[in-house]
Amino acid sequence: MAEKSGHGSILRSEALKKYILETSVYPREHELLKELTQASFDKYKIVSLMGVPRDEGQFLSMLLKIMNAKKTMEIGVFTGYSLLTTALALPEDGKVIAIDPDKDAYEVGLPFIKKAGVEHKIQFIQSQALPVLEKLLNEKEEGTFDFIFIDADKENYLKYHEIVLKLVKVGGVVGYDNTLWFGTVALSEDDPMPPGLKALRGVVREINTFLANDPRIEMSQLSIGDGLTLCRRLY
Ligand SMILES: C[S@@+](CC[C@H](N)C(=O)[O-])C[C@H]1O[C@@H](n2cnc3c(N)ncnc32)[C@H](O)[C@@H]1O
Repeated sequence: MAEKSGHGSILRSEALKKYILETSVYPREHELLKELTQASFDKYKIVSLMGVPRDEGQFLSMLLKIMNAKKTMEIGVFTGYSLLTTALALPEDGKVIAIDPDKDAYEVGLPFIKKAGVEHKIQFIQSQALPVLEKLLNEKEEGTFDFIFIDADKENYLKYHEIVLKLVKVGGVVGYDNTLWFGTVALSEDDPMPPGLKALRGVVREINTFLANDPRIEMSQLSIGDGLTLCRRLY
């Protein structure tokens, strides 16, 4: 099947990207993740820039299993590639709260989530993330999440950070997606780049500097996908 998700990768070699996907990812990718990708592509041609790259999905799945994650959250669902990946990786009694104001996109992926038999693990909340996060704090959900994945509006990442650091348990992990912003974080302001990337480049650099200096976490920035920063809550 043609590669329809995962172009949003920091890898600059198309040949190497293709090699990784064809050798290690596609042969092991769940059939319903492939079908969800195809349906997403049929509906939104820009799926390649939206869904998490498939090698990153494979990494997230393994991370969740290594951590024995049971209670998780995702901010930024789109058609649900990372959500279905998460739901498949969680145990039968696992749970993922999935937040996105765009229910139409979620419904594109929903038939595949249902077919995979994992819908019972998902609580989809159609909303902007901030009010939901504040509500969870008020409902005494502090320190109860094993893993929180954030793949949404970069302008709010630092606001999310302050709340999700309370919601995740000590030793739990928060993952921030797109922290290399297609490589533009390393360019200078005068370098040519698409306006859409230029607009948020400064914000993403600010996030990276903040996370790198935050004493409440240990962190690791991975050059997988478009950059994934993992933060582990220390106290
Ligand atoms: C890059 S896509 C997410 C891709 C998804 N993780 C996947 O694997 O397909 C970003 C999503 O963030 C959502 N989003 C934007 N602003 C948001 C907000 N304030 N709260 C929650 N979700 C938001 C958008 O509606 C969009 O679906």
